[in-house]
Amino acid sequence: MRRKLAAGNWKMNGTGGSLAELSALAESHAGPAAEILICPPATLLSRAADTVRGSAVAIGGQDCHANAAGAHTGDLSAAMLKDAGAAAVILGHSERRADHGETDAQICAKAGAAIAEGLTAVVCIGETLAEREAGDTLKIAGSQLAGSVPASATGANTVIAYEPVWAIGTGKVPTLAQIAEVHDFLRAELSARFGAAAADGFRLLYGGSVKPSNASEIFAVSNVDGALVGGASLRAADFSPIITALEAS
Ligand SMILES: O=C(CO)COP(=O)(O)O
Repeated sequence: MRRKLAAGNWKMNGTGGSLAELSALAESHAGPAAEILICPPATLLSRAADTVRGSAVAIGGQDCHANAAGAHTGDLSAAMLKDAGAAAVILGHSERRADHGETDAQICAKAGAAIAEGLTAVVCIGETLAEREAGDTLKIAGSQLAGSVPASATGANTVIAYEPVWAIGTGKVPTLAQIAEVHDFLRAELSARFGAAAADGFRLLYGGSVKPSNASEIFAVSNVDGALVGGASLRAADFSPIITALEAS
């Protein structure tokens, strides 16, 4: 049985004052049925980890370097994230693919490094609007999945987040049938690569304009094991009802 996961990606948002939102979240979800993960900016990692210590909320990074250490100005290794209190790291988010030109091969190497360090790799994939309109959604999902997920991936160390680029921060959400189509496809692709039993262990998150108002219907979709939430994860008042909807699903 896969444990449901509610993950929040704060992106480039948050300073010390935002930690109050984390405290509020930790207080209102003691011993939840779903796993809760918040990925704040790197500047807040250790303070965020201190804030949620002993609670049901885990902390994650938003990127890491594939190397363990060295001359990589501005980058952070998986070991550094772990040292700061992270249990997971988001990799291959479409904003990093677009802003930093990250390729599937680079993301795969980062995920391998994160897994080797004992972090959960949250590997993101998803098509652009042009790709969807060209009928290439499953082709893109399949190639990004194959290219970005390392051979060392298992359901215990890797989570896949399907985030259509056109749904991120736009208020546009695919139809439930469109979400089901991609998630069912991802499960089948994982099954073809890792075998049915192993594939069954991977959590598949949906991400892109998830809000308290649409969370329940999305969580009812086949092979949706949780969500990766951007804007609505910044405030406990928005993220909390999403967690509650996931627990009830
Ligand atoms: O990119 C996302 C999470 O990684 C989704 O962002 P929004 O929830 O703001 O659309």
